[in-house]
Amino acid sequence: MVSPAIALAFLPFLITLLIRYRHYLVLLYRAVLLGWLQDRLTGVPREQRAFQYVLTHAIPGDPQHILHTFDQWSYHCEHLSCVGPLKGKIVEKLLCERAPRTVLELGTYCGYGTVLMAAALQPGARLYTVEPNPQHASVAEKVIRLAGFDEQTVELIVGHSEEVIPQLREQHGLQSVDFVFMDHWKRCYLRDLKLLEENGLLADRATVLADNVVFPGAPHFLQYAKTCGKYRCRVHRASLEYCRAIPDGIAELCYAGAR
Ligand SMILES: C[S@@+](CC[C@H](N)C(=O)[O-])C[C@H]1O[C@@H](n2cnc3c(N)ncnc32)[C@H](O)[C@@H]1O
Ligand SMILES: [Mg+2]
Repeated sequence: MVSPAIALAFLPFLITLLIRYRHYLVLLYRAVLLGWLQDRLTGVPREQRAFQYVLTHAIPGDPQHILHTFDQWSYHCEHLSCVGPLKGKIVEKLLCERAPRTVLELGTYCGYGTVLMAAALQPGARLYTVEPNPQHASVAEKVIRLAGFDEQTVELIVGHSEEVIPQLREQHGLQSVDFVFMDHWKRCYLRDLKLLEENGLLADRATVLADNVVFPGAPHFLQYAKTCGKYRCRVHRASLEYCRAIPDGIAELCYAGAR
């Protein structure tokens, strides 16, 4: 048993911790606990709940309105780990500047980032997006088609990035990629960057963006990008999707070619 005197001595320390990390606690509640509870209560997975909301509130064929409807859901109902509007603007701006012919997204989730990038593509450009979770992929497929993008513009590949990347050339006819958006599990960023290099898939001066390099963070990936000599690297500071109080950022790598 902890004596009341010891408990009292720890109280100020505990209160300081709670105050300092309150935004992370709110995130834990909104992103994990609330979703888990709603999953149990409704028997419907959260991505499906979000899609039902989008289906009933968004204008079909209007990508911006579909993104805005996802944002409404995420701000006011349940947290989704889409790239979100703030970091989305960074992705959109860089994509418009580079005008890539081929884009690869790792981690489709509900298709938010896919729709955001597909809407900014030049005519004739193509986007490949990779998602291993069949339930997420099924929601994303519906969202992408609801936004009005056909299979010529957006190809959704169901599989793990580590299996899909080595097959991109032979099975999907992708010779090289001009623009990559990494937004899957952070521990896979470095492995998949090296896989793209080894398979000769990065075009000269290709842009590689990596989300969440500040929170939750991808230190090994950043360390490699900054020190291997193959990339110019900078981090665009922003905040975590749908949580303005938690700092986050997107890394932008410019590939200088194989050495
Ligand atoms: C943060 S979400 C992606 C958000 C999406 N890019 C957006 O902006 O809407 C991460 C997704 O990566 C997927 N994922 C996990 N491991 C993966 C892998 N090895 N390859 C591709 N996707 C993966 C997860 O299933 C999840 O749907
Ligand atoms: Mg992300």
